[in-house]
Amino acid sequence: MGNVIQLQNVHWRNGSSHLLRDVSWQVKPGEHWALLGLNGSGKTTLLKMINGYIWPSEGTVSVLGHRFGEVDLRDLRKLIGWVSSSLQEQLYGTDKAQHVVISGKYATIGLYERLSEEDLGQAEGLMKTLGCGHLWDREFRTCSQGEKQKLLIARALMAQPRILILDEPCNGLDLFSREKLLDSIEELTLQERTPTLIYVTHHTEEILPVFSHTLLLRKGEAVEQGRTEKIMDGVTLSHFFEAPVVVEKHSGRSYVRIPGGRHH
Ligand SMILES: Nc1ncnc2c1ncn2[C@@H]1O[C@H](COP(=O)(O)OP(=O)(O)OP(=O)(O)O)[C@@H](O)[C@H]1O
Repeated sequence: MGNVIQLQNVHWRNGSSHLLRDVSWQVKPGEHWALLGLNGSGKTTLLKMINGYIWPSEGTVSVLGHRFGEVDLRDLRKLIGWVSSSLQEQLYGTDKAQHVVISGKYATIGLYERLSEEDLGQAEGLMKTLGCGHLWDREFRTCSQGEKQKLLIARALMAQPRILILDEPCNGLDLFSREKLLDSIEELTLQERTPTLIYVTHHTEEILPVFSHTLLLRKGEAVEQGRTEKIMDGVTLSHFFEAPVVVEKHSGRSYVRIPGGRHH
């Protein structure tokens, strides 16, 4: 099987801005990746490119074996789920949770027809896996941020994507909701036919051990990439952040601290 994602010496320029600089990145089947970078480092730009919303100024991109330029991007996008916390607001009004989830299969937001037994069963199964089965009849707008995030992940999975992008899914979640969401994401990876996960974050401690690999992005450059346990180390991260940081490990997760406080 070929690579899930393959970027070769990719640049993206827009006017005088040079937003991706010589990025090469390979995601192989069976790997799950974390994408770590500070604000403005180019994470969203990279995701847009993988989804075919922007094209490289230089270099080549191929996703799921399809080289850009030789594939209908609308078909490709059906194979990629993109769950973004910024997209969830106010989209679904008074729709019930079950409808929001099921609508993921039909690439429309509202859906009031064609609810087959199979669709219902699939939605129920996904909501259970994600620990939000009890929300079945709830209005989406009454769900908490964490619950909405789980429902939107279930929604994306309804289309059985090959790649699932989780774009800062823990934004705005309290400590406990965050851990619950992370548990659900871990649970997902234990299922059959799990899509390749790409987890975008600013926070190292959200990178669960199931994310076998990590890419560090800074100012449009892939500064480091490789196995997560090698990347999550004080020397590598201090180099990446261009500031000394200390890494503490708990249960296979890495917590980064600035020694001596925030003024250093
Ligand atoms: N279409 C564009 N044209 C010019 N500059 C852009 C464009 N899109 C984004 N930028 C700039 O490129 C940089 C990278 O943006 P991007 O949204 O990819 O960063 P990010 O890593 O996703 O950031 P955040 O973590 O804050 O979401 C930013 O400085 C942004 O202002």
